[in-house]
Amino acid sequence: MLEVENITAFYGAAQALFGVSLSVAPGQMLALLGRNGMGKSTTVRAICRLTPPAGGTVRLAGRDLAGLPPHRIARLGVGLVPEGRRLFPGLTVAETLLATARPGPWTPARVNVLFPRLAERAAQPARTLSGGEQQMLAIGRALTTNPRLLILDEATEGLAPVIRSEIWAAIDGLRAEGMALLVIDKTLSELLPRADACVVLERGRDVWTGPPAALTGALRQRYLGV
Ligand SMILES: Nc1ncnc2c1ncn2[C@@H]1O[C@H](COP(=O)(O)OP(=O)(O)OP(=O)(O)O)[C@@H](O)[C@H]1O
Repeated sequence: MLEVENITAFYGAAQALFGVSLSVAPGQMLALLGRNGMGKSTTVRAICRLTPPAGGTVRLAGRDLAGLPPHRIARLGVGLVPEGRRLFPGLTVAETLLATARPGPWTPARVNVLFPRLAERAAQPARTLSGGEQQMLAIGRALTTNPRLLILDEATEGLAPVIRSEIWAAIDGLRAEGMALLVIDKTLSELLPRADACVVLERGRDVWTGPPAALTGALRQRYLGV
């Protein structure tokens, strides 16, 4: 589904990625791991070409994404739930879900079934929602684009346990339907049991790739500090 080969990326003159490779198969959940500042969000931004890679290749279902603007990548089937949600504060829940909607199984009505809290707040501006509800809206907005690959960057950060479990349950449902997922999440105890594979980043490089069960003991301490 997604194949990233040896990408590099810069912020101005500062290099943030020095060669990152990863792949996500259809129906697979890949956990992208690493301590703070190691390049996880930049990798996601490079895949979506919000921070276009300076080198390397990104392919979606075999198609090279080089040169495409971010909105074209979204239309090709990459749904992004960005760190910090990035909602339009003045748009209502209903308007947000319609703004990016494209034909497919994920209609705004289906998002409202997935997250009933959103249905109850359809007419409320996004800025009046709780943090958890805003996160559900960010996921819903990505789903109404009907992606083939959904990328979640810290989708449960700072949320209460009951809301986190609602969000994980929704992610589990997507996974069960065969959606490809690339997930960044600091709560490893919730992420790792769900992941099919892990890629660990260290200072802008992928330094370890393997199944979550193999990421134990000294490896875990070394790369993740836990
Ligand atoms: N907008 C930016 N301008 C300049 N440098 C940036 C910018 N965003 C990130 N960086 C730098 O790029 C590197 C990778 O950051 P990135 O946000 O990708 O890491 P991360 O692994 O997602 O970290 P975190 O878990 O803290 O979100 C860091 O050195 C960071 O300081």
